[in-house]
Amino acid sequence: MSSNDRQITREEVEKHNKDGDLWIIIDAKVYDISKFKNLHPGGASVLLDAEVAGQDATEAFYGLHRHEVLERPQYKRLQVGVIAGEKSTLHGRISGQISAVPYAEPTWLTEGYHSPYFTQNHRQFQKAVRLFMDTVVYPDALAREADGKRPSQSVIDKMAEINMHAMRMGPGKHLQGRKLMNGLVKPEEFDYFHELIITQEFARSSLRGYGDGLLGGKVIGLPPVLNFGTEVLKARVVPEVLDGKKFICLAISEAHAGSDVMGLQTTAVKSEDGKEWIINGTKKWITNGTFADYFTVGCKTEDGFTVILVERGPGVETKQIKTSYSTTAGTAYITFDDVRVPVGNTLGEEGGGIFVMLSNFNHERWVMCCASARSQRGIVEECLKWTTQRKVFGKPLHSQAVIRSKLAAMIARAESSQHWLENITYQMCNMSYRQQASKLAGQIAFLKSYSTSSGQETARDAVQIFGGRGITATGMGQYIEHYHRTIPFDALLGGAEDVLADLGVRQALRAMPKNARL
Ligand code: HEM
Repeated sequence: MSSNDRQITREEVEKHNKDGDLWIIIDAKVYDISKFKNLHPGGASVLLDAEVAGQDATEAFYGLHRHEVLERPQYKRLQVGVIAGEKSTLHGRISGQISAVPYAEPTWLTEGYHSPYFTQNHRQFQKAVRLFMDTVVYPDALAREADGKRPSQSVIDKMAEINMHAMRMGPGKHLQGRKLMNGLVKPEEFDYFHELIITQEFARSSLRGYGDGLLGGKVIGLPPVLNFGTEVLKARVVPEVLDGKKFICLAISEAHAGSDVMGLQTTAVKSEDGKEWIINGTKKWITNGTFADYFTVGCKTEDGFTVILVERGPGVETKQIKTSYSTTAGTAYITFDDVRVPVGNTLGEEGGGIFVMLSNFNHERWVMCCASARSQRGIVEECLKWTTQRKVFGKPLHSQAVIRSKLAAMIARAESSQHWLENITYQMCNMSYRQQASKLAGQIAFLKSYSTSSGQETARDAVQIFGGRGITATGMGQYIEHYHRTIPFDALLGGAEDVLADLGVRQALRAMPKNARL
């Protein structure tokens, strides 16, 4: 029998109730905190309180700490036994498992609910992806958010082994001949719901800066190469990017212009022999730019706006921008000084850059909708747990009507975002790329605008519910603080909320029948 299994009675624990000989019970486990008392981040006095020393401190503990505190090796060691005849029942997040907290999962993953969209294969796939994210990605996300370094190459390599980088680019030819998720799904059967699962599980198990750091740049920067690069260029660039050996980012926005792509000032002019582009200019807020090997760059050219693939080399400099999320994302300011690039690196037509960008936007924004719907649901789960375990005036926090009203609004927002998203995803599975461009640009723009504004309202409500903990980077409210600090990114990327909502309305007005009258 290990010291952790030692059977101890409650009467025995009560005897250890003083400074120098101090035990407590948390969830039927007995901890010897005699020495730890002086190291306790919450101070020694709270542990010597008569209601804590030698007593069952379960409720007091869970009102102030996340469960994961007890799982840290340095604290696990404090356990000296269990209460005889009793069993621990409380748990935090369990790797790979579905949460039983209401609304913590979309309905298709909730017991007793049905879905017209998800097949048995999607369900098996989700299980495998969740386990992978929880066990491989999540620990690295926590560590890298803390030290600000870029995601570990070991995680990128493990993702490559199951072809996760390729799957994150969505369905298509690039999956051919690849073994996806150890053979769980055939390349030709991989659809947008599989991709939705990856993005949502990623959003659930990751943290915002890290999430972008884990090759968010590739998700938006590689499609122009896949869709508009020459065969020679693709053969050279795509495999090493999809295998996680080289990194790519999308470099469009500048200090001078963002949503207004025609206002960009980076120029590309042809060399005298016409064989090369010579690029000059700057780019700002470029995700993964600090470590990218390739840059999908929007340039002003003689014929208008052209997208060109630039490789890191002479004349390319990148430096880190400090944003309100972690440096893990590698957000960069980039300067191009007389950078020479073969004309074969042009993506799409010269002067046809707007078409290249626009065709990228729908998918990119849809990916953001997947992430936004899932991450706000995670906040719902945090709030439901907190308002249940936190006691105020002797009752759970949710006994206050104002708190329940906030919960109601955040649940409704998370549910509506997800259900709209599933419908759009179903349309994507059944429309050609061209049909998607004409029929879904407005829908996706609306959903992106709606779900990120929902997320911002949910972030604000969650901070109110968590109080000071909602603005504290460690402890009970750590995910709320993180979400509240980083949600503005979601609301900006892929087009600011107002711009997108307006795009949706303009698309609708264009489709108005000429003869419709009140
Ligand atoms: C094995 C038992 C315990 C361990 C390992 C432990 C560990 C910790 C840790 C790591 C923190 C810092 C949390 C953070 O990152 O914000 C903390 C804070 C705190 N702990 Fe404990 N603790 C234990 C038991 C208790 C008990 C029984 C009480 C009783 C009231 C208590 C009261 C506090 C308080 C008041 C804080 C400050 C909370 C805050 O700033 O919001 N702890 N504890």
